[in-house]
Order: sequence, then structure tokens, then C-alpha cells
Amino acid sequence: MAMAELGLKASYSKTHHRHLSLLSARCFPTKQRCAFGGLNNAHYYPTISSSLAPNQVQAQSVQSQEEVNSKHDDCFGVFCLTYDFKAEEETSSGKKLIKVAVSGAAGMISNHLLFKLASGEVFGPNQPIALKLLGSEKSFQALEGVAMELEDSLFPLLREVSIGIDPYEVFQDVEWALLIGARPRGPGMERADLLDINGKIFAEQGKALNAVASRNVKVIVVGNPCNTNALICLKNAPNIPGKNFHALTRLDENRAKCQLALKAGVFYDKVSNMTIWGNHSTTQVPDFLNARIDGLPVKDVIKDHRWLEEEFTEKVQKRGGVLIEKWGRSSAASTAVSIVDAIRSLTTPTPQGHWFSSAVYTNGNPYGIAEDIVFSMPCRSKGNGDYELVKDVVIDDYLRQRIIKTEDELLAEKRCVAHLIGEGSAICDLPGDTMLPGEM
Ligand SMILES: NC(=O)C1=CN([C@@H]2O[C@H](COP(=O)(O)OP(=O)(O)OC[C@H]3O[C@@H](n4cnc5c(N)ncnc54)[C@H](OP(=O)(O)O)[C@@H]3O)[C@@H](O)[C@H]2O)C=CC1
Ligand SMILES: O=C([O-])CC(=O)C(=O)O
Repeated sequence: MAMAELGLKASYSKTHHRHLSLLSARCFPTKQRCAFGGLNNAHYYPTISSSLAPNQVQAQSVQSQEEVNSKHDDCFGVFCLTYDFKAEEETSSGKKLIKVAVSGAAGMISNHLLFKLASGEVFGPNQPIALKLLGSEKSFQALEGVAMELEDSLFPLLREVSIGIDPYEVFQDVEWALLIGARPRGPGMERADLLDINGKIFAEQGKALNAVASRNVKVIVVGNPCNTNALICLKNAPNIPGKNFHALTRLDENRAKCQLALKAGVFYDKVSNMTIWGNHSTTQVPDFLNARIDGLPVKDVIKDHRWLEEEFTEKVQKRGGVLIEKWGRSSAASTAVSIVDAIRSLTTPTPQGHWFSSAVYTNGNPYGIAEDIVFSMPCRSKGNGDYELVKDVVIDDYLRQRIIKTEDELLAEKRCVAHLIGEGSAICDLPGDTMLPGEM
């Protein structure tokens, strides 16, 4: 996309020293640094300024590498070159820069997701974006590499990349927080240990969001066990509406649609209204009762009901594990795609009669599911970032029985993290077969 199409306002400024010191305060303390992506290269500057009408051009800053290096000892390489845009003037569409935080930014899922976010595929082709990447001391160099690759991609919409290890800095004013970073379960590690280790990460990140993020930040928790991590996160962020927190079950929805399409011999865009109920674990319930193929109930199209009840359900529940066996690592690309789907489902109106799955906070749900947990359910959105639950779904005995099993599992996980959600001491009595989709 050409700069002129975006109506970028760019130019030199006498005030750039003041502006830079503001940046220093925000981006350079401890291990946080800033990169301005895509358009920040000095050699782009003449093109930018000459392509704009004089009244569009305002003074800002471009600096030589030497100039910046002499001012900031902790700045290095491409991150020292700055090309600053006034946030409120960034595109002719008048869209304000959207600030998106991504944790686990040096991990595999992020390696796919960040480039989709930066390209405009997620928030739209006229939406400038700032990416705020959260990593750890250990991954800091890798984060620098990620930021450099983002720069080298020259994405016109990517205006700012910052990297850091302190969530209180990285989450400042963010409107979306995509929480991917979490410790994987290692050999011999009990699920209770995983809940505790990862739970502590999400408790801290919840507190940080509560302190510094936009009051209407939308949070999508991906790091496993994602439902309970999301519960911990929201409980530690009392000033942010519980409704703003999601745990990702969109990958499970997509996997289920794919299996139904395969069995019915149709392309997968014919499969709709696919609810995943419950936990992102092997107790999840892919709901073929309410799903549709080409607008018809699935059971009218797929007559092999035994397959639906037994094979289909298990295939979806264990898809992650089968993939790990083949690939030697867990789904990364398709998870990134499903995060994009999840965001787009919240930012574009859901077509009439359709819905999507997301694990959300149960607080007055119409299905009789226990309150105060994060449970995957059917949702619709007007496209404003918010959602409502779908009321007209049927729950038969088969479905109810399975919903109760996944609900029991989530209630047990909740008891196991009581110490992290302000509910006293933890009592960990997890059902023996509790497993992530990636565990077999
Ligand atoms: N909900 C879903 O549908 C799915 C969820 N997942 C989950 O997503 C998460 C990320 O997967 P993926 O990107 O493939 O994993 P990676 O291992 O590639 O990256 C995860 C990142 O998590 C961070 N991390 C690891 N250990 C710790 C720790 N002890 N404390 C804090 N952060 C840690 C690391 O970042 P750093 O060192 O920078 O902190 C690492 O870069 C996993 O929990 C996985 O189980 C995966 C697929 C589907
Ligand atoms: O268990 C894992 O880490 C992978 C996972 O969630 C999935 O593939 O659905």
C-alpha cells in the first residue's frame, strides 16, 4: 500500500529532542526498547514527504544512527532509527493507532501471528497498528530478532514495535492483549504444577493489565491451560470487565468444522454454527447437534450417528496430540490463524443466524452452566469487540452429560488455583484423565 494512500503525515521537527525523551521514558527503561517499523527507514523519507500535499506535512523527526547512538547507550541497530508520526494524524481514514500486546512473542505461535497483525489482515487495511511484544530475560535476544524481521517486512500499517519483559510497561494503554506465553508441560510435570506455574504468570499479567491497560482492553488467553489461566487473569484485573476476557477455543471450532466437512464431502465453508462447549482440553464438547452443514442439521446430512458420537468427538478432542506426534511440536500456524479468526469475529458483525465459539466468563449464562468459570460457549458479536451468548441452542441428554464432565473439570481446576484468585487455599483434586489437547 502506498504511503500516499494512507495519507501519512510525516516531516521534520524542531521538537524531536523532546519527543525522543518521551520515547525514552516509555520504551527504554530496563530491557524495553522501541522500533518503528516499515516506514522508519531514512531512505523512505523523501518519498513520503514529496507524495503529500504541503498542508498534510508537519514537522517530526528523522535521525542518523550516529546521532541516536550518542544519546542512548542502550539503543542499538535498527531500533535507534526513529521516524515519528503524530498518533492522531496517522491515516486519511482518521483511524487512531491501535495498540496490541502479544506475550510469548518469541514463541512459535507468535512467529505466525505477528506478521498477520502487522499486515492489516486482522484489524483491516486502513488500521495503523503498534505491536508491544512481551518476552522474558531468556528470550530477549530472540525478541530483538522478531522486531528486526517485522521491520524488514516494511509493513505500511506497522508504526511502532516495542519489546520488553515487564508487563507493566508493555501493557501500557493496550486495547488488545493476546496472551500466548506460557510454560509447556515438561516430562513428569503434574498438571497441578503446570496450573500453579502458569497461573502465577497470568495472575501477574492480570494485575498489570488492571493497572495500565485501556479500561476496555480485550484479552485473549492462548497459553495453556487457557480457560483457567483466563479466569486467573480476570480475577486479578477487577477494574476490567470480566466480559472482556476470552480463552481461545477457536482452533477447536475450526478443527471440528474441518472434520465434519471431510465426512460430509463438502468444502468446509459449508459448515457453520459449530459450538465447542467447555474446556480447551480433551473433555471439550464439539456440538454436532446444533451445528449445520449447508444450513441443514448435521445429523440430516451425516447419517452415521455412531461416527458423530464417538469418532468425531474424539478426533477433535485429540487433534492437537496427533499433530504433535506428526510434527514434533504443537500447532502454531493454525493456532495463529484461529486467533485471527477469534479477533475478527469480535470486530466484524456475525452474519444473521450464525455464531462462533469462545471460552468466556460465565456470569448469567442461559445454559445452566456453573457461574464464575471460563467456559466455551456459542457467541455472536455486533462487531464492536463485545459479544452476546446465543440463546436458541438445543441441549439434549448426550450433550448435557458431556457438558457436565467438562464443567466438573473446570471447577476442579478452579479449586486448584484458589490461591491465585483470592479464594483461600488450593485443593487440587483434578480428574485423572485431565489433559490438554496436545497430551495423549
Ligand atoms: N488455546 C489453544 O488453542 C492453543 C494453545 N497453545 C498454547 O500456547 C502456548 C504457546 O505455544 P507456542 O507459541 O507454540 O510455544 P513456544 O514454546 O514456542 O513459546 C511459548 C513462549 O512462552 C514463554 N514461556 C515459556 N516458559 C515460560 C515460563 N516459565 N514463564 C513465562 N513464559 C514462558 C516463552 O517466552 P518467553 O521466554 O519470552 O517468556 C516462549 O517463547 C502454550 O501454552 C501452548 O500450550 C498452543 C496451541 C493451541
Ligand atoms: O496442548 C498443547 O499445547 C497444544 C494445544 O493446546 C492444541 O493443539 O490444541
